[in-house]
Amino acid sequence: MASIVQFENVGLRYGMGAETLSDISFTLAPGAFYFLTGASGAGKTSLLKLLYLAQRPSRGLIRLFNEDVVTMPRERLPVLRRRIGVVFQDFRLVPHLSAFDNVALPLRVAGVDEGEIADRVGEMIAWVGLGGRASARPATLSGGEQQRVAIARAVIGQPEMLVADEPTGNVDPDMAARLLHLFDALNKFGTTIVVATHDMHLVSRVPSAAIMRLERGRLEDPTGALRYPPRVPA
Ligand SMILES: Nc1ncnc2c1ncn2[C@@H]1O[C@H](COP(=O)(O)OP(=O)(O)OP(=O)(O)O)[C@@H](O)[C@H]1O
Repeated sequence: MASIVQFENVGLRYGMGAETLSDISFTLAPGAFYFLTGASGAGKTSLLKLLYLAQRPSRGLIRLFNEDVVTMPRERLPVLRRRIGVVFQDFRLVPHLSAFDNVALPLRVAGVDEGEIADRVGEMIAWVGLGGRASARPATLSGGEQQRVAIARAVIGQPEMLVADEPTGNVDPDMAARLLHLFDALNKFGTTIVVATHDMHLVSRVPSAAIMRLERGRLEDPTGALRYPPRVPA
């Protein structure tokens, strides 16, 4: 089976404490939609960090885009990292840049020309409902507005995989539905989506998604997601 991510017996330990994640094994199919659920402290953010290469595991094997990222030299990781869009739980917007320039960042890094950037970023900012706030700095935006800028920045480059940590935690239900629709649209174009959330209402809105559940650092498999990804667009 083709896979975009493969974890085998992965463990993660911070410092000298007990393992935060233990015996994590799963495969993600390209083009599928996954939710990662679990109580606060179960290890969702830690698992996502392994996925977007912000953290190395203490043991086990991780393959990403068919490359072994555990033994890969550190300087090669940024090349893989650029293929992943990340929505951080704490947004991580660049404070001295406007909403527009934050969203434009991945396109500028990729060398896209400014005319195209103006069109694509303008359209994306309007889509997330921030049309009137494009020139605002992050500090002057509400938490929900910052979250939408963070989402727009993560998806603007049409990444092969989108990893989002509680991406609708700060917005009202209508905006959450709209943002989920954006993820779904991206997914239909082939992006693999991994959304960590403890909002089961959000999970129920994407019936075709597979669900992975973390329970005290161990992975459960309520929908059989780990063996049979349920949806791979043709
Ligand atoms: N950098 C770190 N150093 C030490 N311990 C950490 C670190 N990051 C997370 N932990 C611990 O690992 C455990 C799992 O945390 P993690 O943030 O991955 O859980 P989570 O499921 O994402 O929780 P939440 O839903 O509250 O964000 C917690 O006990 C946390 O205190």
